[in-house]
Amino acid sequence: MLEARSIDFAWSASGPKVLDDVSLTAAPGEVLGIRGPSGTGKTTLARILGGFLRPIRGEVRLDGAPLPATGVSPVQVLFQHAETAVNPRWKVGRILAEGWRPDDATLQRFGIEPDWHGRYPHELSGGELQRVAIVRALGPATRVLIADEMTAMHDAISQARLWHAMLEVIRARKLAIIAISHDAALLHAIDARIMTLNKGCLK
Ligand SMILES: Nc1ncnc2c1ncn2[C@@H]1O[C@H](COP(=O)(O)OP(=O)(O)OP(=O)(O)O)[C@@H](O)[C@H]1O
Repeated sequence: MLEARSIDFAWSASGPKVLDDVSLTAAPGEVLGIRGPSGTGKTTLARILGGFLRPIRGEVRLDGAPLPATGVSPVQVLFQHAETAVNPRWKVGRILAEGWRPDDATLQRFGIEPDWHGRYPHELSGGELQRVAIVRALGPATRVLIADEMTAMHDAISQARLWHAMLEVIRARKLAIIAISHDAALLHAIDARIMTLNKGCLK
């Protein structure tokens, strides 16, 4: 169970709070959807849940313990622009193997072509690179996935295919997923329990 307790966040000591007393839980196998207007702190919350940013108050716990400070994190964050999350100087094969050795079934499920392994990230499309980032995030230590506008740049058919593959993995492995999206129809389609972040408050 991932739990965020009473999270406050501001970008500077004198600045306004971006997140104000935000609490949530995501249980194994659960699909939690977070929506909200632009600029209300959804990506900031994703970064805090993934351990990339420290809140000014509150805490994030996995099964009652703080997230590990080193090693491959059990909470993996997938951002909208996968190119910001990979080393541009590494070939795809090395990127995929960063946290684990993906099995053939997973590579096939997400349509990773064998010849991509020898290419650099800029030699894939944005959607293809996103699939590489997804597979990289699905290592055996992963317990929670945070998908921040993960399929926003995909067309409707590839978005549906990708979510279908993702939900199969989540159900089979009882992972929790937090799907952050502007797209209410998408959150309904993946049968998410939906919370709304507005003016720093999550309800
Ligand atoms: N590095 C930063 N330094 C200062 N302010 C920032 C920084 N990153 C984001 N912000 C501000 O924090 C607030 C929340 O941004 P965030 O990206 O979390 O919103 P969001 O809900 O994800 O928006 P969107 O739906 O448009 O992606 C915004 O006012 C933004 O300008």
